Amino acid sequence: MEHEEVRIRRGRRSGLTLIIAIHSRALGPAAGGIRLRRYPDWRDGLTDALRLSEAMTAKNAAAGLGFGGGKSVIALEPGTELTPARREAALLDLGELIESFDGSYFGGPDVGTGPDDMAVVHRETPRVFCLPESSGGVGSSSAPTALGVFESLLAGAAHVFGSDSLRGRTVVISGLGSVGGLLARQVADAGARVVVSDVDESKRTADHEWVTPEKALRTPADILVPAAVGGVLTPELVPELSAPLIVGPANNQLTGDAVAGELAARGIVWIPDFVASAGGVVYVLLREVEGLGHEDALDRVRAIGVTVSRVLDTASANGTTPLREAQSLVDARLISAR
Ligand SMILES: NC(=O)c1ccc[n+]([C@@H]2O[C@H](COP(=O)([O-])OP(=O)(O)OC[C@H]3O[C@@H](n4cnc5c(N)ncnc54)[C@H](O)[C@@H]3O)[C@@H](O)[C@H]2O)c1
Repeated sequence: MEHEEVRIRRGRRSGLTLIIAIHSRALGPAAGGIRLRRYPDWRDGLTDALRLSEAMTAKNAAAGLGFGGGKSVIALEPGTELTPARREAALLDLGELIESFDGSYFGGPDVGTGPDDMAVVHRETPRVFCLPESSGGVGSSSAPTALGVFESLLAGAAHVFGSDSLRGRTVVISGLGSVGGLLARQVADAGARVVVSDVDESKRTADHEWVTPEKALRTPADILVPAAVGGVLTPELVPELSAPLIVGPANNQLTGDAVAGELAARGIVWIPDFVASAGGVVYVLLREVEGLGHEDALDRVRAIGVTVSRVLDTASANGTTPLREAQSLVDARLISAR
């Protein structure tokens, strides 16, 4: 196991399986979200926690943060009913487990949880970020995440097209959720033609062109933005992609690292998701844990664009992939911390 520590506990109030995986604390306390979702078996939740905590090490290191990688999972097995009371009990149980790490792990929202849930966790531990504004936190991380992706997109456009102007470019956004919705507005305001897609038809409005989720990733475009779920860039899809630039917030977009090489071989520039999607975690950790002001934290989010430019330029100069260069950046930070 590459991870430093994993704690698995049955919640004393909720009876649910709670998992906290700490991948690395080399750069500082581990930080990563609290996922609450259904799994066929709690061991699948453990697999998720191991994979996601490792990805958080990479995300936090690439962003230059003094935090390591960790992740919490509250695993709901088939047949488990989640009443509001049991949900609250599970969040309190998780808060207690976070507190047992004595400040070496901070949790925040992830799939299945949000700022209001963090206020519940906060009743058991102060080691939680993204609290609602009414509780003294910064609330949702979607806006800084979207800003970091937007800066990455501009850096990618400058690299691929020789200009970061989006005027006249076609941008396809797959997933019109809290981050995708903000990005759609930002790229439209920057002059792009925006085509959007979502499995939820209620997201369809007159604001943007619409394409079905099946067609979205193959739609002719200059820039493709995966903003829904992970695992969308498969070896089978690579030959059918048309956009020369892919950048988006969805975590773990590639089904395997080899896909990065296949994309590069087709001349497609893929910006690693753990670099592009770090804006939210950068902003909330700097604001709520390190006490930076709003503008200073936003500057650090905008700096993601500088990192992306460096990664893309180095990959071009070395004839490697952006994934390889971003991983080298992470490795260098972790080695220098030893
Ligand atoms: N919110 C953040 O701060 C943040 C930070 C880092 C990474 N991310 C990642 O970015 C992605 C988007 O985050 P979000 O907060 O906007 O999530 P969200 O849940 O608000 O939105 C996701 C949207 O994708 C849609 N969707 C689901 N499956 C789809 C499919 N197959 N095709 C098209 N649409 C589909 C959903 O209906 C929803 O509208 C997620 O993968 C998330 O893990 C988010």
